[in-house]
Amino acid sequence: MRPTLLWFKRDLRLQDHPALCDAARRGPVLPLFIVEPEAWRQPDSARQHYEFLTECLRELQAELGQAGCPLLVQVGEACAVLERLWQARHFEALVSHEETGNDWSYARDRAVAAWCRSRGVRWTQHPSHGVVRALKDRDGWRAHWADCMARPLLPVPTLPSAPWPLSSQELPDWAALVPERAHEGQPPQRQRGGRRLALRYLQGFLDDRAARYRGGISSPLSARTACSRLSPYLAWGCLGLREVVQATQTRMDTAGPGRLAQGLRTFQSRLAWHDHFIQKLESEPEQEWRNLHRGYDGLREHDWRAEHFAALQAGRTGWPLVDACVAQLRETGWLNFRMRAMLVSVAAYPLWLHWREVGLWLARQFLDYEPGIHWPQMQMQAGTTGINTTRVYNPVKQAQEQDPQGLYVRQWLPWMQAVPDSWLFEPWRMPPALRQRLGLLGGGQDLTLPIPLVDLELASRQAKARLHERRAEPAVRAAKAEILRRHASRDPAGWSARLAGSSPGARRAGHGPDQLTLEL
Ligand SMILES: Cc1cc2nc3c(=O)[nH]c(=O)nc-3n(C[C@H](O)[C@H](O)[C@H](O)COP(=O)(O)OP(=O)(O)OC[C@H]3O[C@@H](n4cnc5c(N)ncnc54)[C@H](O)[C@@H]3O)c2cc1C
Repeated sequence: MRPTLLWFKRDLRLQDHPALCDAARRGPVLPLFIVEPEAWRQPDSARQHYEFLTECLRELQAELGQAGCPLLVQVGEACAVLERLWQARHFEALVSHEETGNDWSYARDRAVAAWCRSRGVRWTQHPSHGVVRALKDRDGWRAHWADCMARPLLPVPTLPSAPWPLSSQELPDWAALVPERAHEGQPPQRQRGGRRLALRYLQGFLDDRAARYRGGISSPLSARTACSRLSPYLAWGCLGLREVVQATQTRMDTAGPGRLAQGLRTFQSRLAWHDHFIQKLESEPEQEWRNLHRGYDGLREHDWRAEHFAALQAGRTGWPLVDACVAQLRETGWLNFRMRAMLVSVAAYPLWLHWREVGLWLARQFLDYEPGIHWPQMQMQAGTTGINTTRVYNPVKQAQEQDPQGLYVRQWLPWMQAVPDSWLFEPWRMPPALRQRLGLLGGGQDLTLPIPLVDLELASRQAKARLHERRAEPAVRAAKAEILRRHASRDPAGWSARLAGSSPGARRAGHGPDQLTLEL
């Protein structure tokens, strides 16, 4: 009997894995992972992603080895690898999940589909949870997603193996894989990969940290421990979304009233956003590189300010909270939602930078880079979706609210340690003589206080005015309806709240995933 090839992509687990169960039902299984050098040359990929992936793969290799069905690792271009395998042994079918990836991976998948057709191999792709391929509009999507989350988890199947005439290749190290980027670093404190750690994060969160979720997720001081920190594990599929949703539901059933239960409810509503956003990119993959609402074309494209971008990337915009966030990202590869939104808002409004370049840079900084969440979020925060409220975060006000004593900025920025409390939020306003006395003038990059390149209030006001001018154009207003039809949630106030079983009061407070004013 010919074996079935199970192609692992961003679904690195054996539990609740529809494609794996499907392959196992058909007979002997050949599990495959392809390390594609070209994927790692893309401008949204980074060494930290690859290192995290290899950690996940090593665990998966061990698990599959124990199950008697070893993982075959191959390095190369996907069609060339499939052809090599085909020549070594004809397989019956190819099975995988549906990947909502970047422009490159969509093109790769089209090439693989063509290869399959040329060889008469049937390729079955299973939906990734609630995300629907070729969806025309959002009618009924919410109910479909809820049904999908309620389905029983699939157990790890017995895996009848098929011996390969080829041996598995070693996972290449980064320098060998992408020699031109051999010296790229990675955040020293980034999370490590693998399902074992993912389960530890999940358990620790459900048992304890969730009690700090509500109220703890907005400030960068508390968010690192108050948030679940599951995002990189969800991005690589070490954990399936359904198992996290159901584990949370089970914990909610026994949590009783109080902070833990409230935290779990809020968390559950956030989980609903995962697929809601990925669905946006799946439905319109072009939003990775062009405005979702074409009426905003030309707004920022021809106005690139290289010195603004350089200051942002270097973490030297002069606004302490912004620069501290960049420093934390460099060290840990993670930031909480509110600070991500603020970073993009600062880039898109006062610094007037187009979201695409900023998005590529942030994709490399975020360990949890998930194209389907990242690009729709980038556009939403930059105001180019046409369907979301313009939300311009003022980094000085954010600092006053989220880090009133300056603990966070002083933790991450050496120059802020010398700044007296009275100048904490606007240190650039200190007279030069005082800066000199404090050693903040000409003390080298680490100690010299950066001065903002633009006047925050004025630049933000001008940016909003430019955006609103576009928004008011009749053609731009008219085009909004079609975007709403394709991408907006049909039940903004209630869907995630209903999933979370929250109180009517909480439901009233919720604004739905499209209006991210919701920071409970
Ligand atoms: C500009 C921008 C880019 C982003 N890029 C990514 C990305 O590449 N990958 C990514 O996973 N998240 C991204 N997010 C969403 C969010 O910031 C992260 O999911 C969250 O900070 C991850 O930490 P956590 O797992 O501890 O979150 P928790 O608050 O514990 O949430 C649990 C899970 O719910 C989902 N979730 C939470 N918030 C959101 C949200 N706003 N939108 C969609 N799903 C959400 C995620 O899967 C997350 O892992 C982005 C947000 C912004 C503003």
